[in-house]
Amino acid sequence: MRVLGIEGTAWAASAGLYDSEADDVFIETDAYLPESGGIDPSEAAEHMHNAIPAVVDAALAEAADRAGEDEPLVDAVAFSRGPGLGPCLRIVGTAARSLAQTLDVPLVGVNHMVAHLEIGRHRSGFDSPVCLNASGANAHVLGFHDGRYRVLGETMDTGVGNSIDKFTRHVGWSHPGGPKVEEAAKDGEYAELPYVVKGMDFSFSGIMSAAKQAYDRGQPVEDVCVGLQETVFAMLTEVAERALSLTGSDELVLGGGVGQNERLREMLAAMCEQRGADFFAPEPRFLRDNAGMIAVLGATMYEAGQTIEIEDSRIDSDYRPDQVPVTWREDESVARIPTNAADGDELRGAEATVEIDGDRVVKRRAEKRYRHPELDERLRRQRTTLEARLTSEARRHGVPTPLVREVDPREATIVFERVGDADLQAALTAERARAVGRHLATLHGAGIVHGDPTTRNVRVDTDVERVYCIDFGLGFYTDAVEDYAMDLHVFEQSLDGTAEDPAAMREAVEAGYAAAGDEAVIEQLREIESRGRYQ
Ligand SMILES: C[C@@H](O)[C@H](NC(=O)OP(=O)(O)OC[C@H]1O[C@@H](n2cnc3c(N)ncnc32)[C@H](O)[C@@H]1O)C(=O)O
Ligand SMILES: Nc1ncnc2c1ncn2[C@@H]1O[C@H](COP(=O)(O)OP(=O)(O)OP(=O)(O)O)[C@@H](O)[C@H]1O
Ligand SMILES: [Fe+2]
Repeated sequence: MRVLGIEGTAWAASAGLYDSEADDVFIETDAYLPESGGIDPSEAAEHMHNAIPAVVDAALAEAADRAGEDEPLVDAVAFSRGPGLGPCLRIVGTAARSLAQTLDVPLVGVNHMVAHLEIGRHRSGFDSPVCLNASGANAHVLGFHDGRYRVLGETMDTGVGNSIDKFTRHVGWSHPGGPKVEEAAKDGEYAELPYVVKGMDFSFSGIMSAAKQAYDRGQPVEDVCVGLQETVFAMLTEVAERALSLTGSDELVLGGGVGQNERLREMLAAMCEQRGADFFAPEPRFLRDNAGMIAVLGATMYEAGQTIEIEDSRIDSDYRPDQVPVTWREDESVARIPTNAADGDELRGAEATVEIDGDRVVKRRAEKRYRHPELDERLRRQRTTLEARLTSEARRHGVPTPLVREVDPREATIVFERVGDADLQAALTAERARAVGRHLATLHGAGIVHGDPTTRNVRVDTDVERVYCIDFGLGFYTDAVEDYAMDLHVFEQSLDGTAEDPAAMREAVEAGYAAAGDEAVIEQLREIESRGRYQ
């Protein structure tokens, strides 16, 4: 089978050909490089208009070389339907429709972000990996659950590449900035910047403002570049590790243009090595935007019968990966139900190892080799101190938590009372989800944010029906409604990624919250969910 793919969501006017028998991918790309500033949507669209015909011709010529006599040139035409810049997507959509009609073959509408993920799965041969997409306009971790690629965590503001590109524009470097930051960082020293992770979500705007200010104050630009890479990539690596821990998966693939960065790949590889997971990053030509990945996913979707009629093929500039029904995969889930640990067991979370010792558990935040030593030391110390303090304070406000027996911030170790007989993930019911809602409302009422409420960070005592909150390491004090709503959002995302009936569970959490907390927080949650994140 041969499938022709067309990509043109932003900067890459690209056509590709996937030959499934040879498992060979041909890619022809004509890149748009803005003369000054960042990507301008109308200039980019003009580039698409001018460049798409020639790259498509190159892919067709390749198809003609490969097609036998009396064979059709290709079996299907696939194109990026979104997300991306509307004016660019429309040009590519029109080109793809007319080509499919001329060749009289079916049309396949591909989600560009799912294509970034599937090319990694295809090239690695991994079965059910977690995927980190680190691209220009996006940044998210995806896991397969219940027939869809679920967004386990994502940027709450701009995409990772665009954030870096904004910094480089500020210092007067030309687009794209990512490779320039990578080059400059080779000669710099680590500079401290804010580190912002909320469960598996994260944001870049605070870091970027701090980086610009540091530069404006006269800090050497190469040092700021080291700080940026060390901070931003450690955040991405940390959320990828959290996703592995939450889902129980031991395979990670990388996608997106920022994945070309060697330091990011080194960190992800080190993280996976330390936790005994397998890591795969496709070659650079498959990481940056390219039509090869569109053709490969197009072929998979075509085989699964997921083609579209011309009249249904309009583009969608906000197309989210979890909108795509994944009919080409067995309905298995990446989430594995954890079993309860026995005495003497050592559990590995994302951040720490937890040793079960009779009625005590010893939690140790081991050194993370992927992180810069200064950042690593700072995070482990801060989080240990905060976790001990917030765990105790939450209990004083009436939220069940384990007793804290000993704390050693220098060794990043806490000894807790052992609580519950199951993680919520293995014992989820609507009643228990409601209890989590109530607990979060009580915490917020006391000005405390949990920071990482997931189905693995709640323990259940099934004998006496008691629901405990654990793992306050990302917690903090605040009176901001936005932070309270983010807490609920993080918990609901973990339900979407792992629960059998997420909708009912979400409802239960919100009912529990509404009974004990502030309605304004639920309203803010709706606002967070409706935010367009592709900027
Ligand atoms: C929707 C679609 O249009 C969009 N595409 C996109 O963002 O292009 P992509 O090729 O995946 O990524 C481009 C970004 O990748 C960054 N980049 C390229 N090489 C880099 C490097 N060595 N280090 C860091 N960033 C790098 C660039 O600075 C730029 O921001 C997306 O996938 O989000
Ligand atoms: N006090 C406790 N009583 C019983 N079990 C516990 C306790 N603390 C932790 N555990 C078990 O250990 C697991 C990991 O603990 P914890 O979440 O604190 O570590 P972590 O490394 O921060 O994990 P992650 O970052 O992946 O959420 C929990 O999911 C739970 O099963
Ligand atoms: Fe992309």
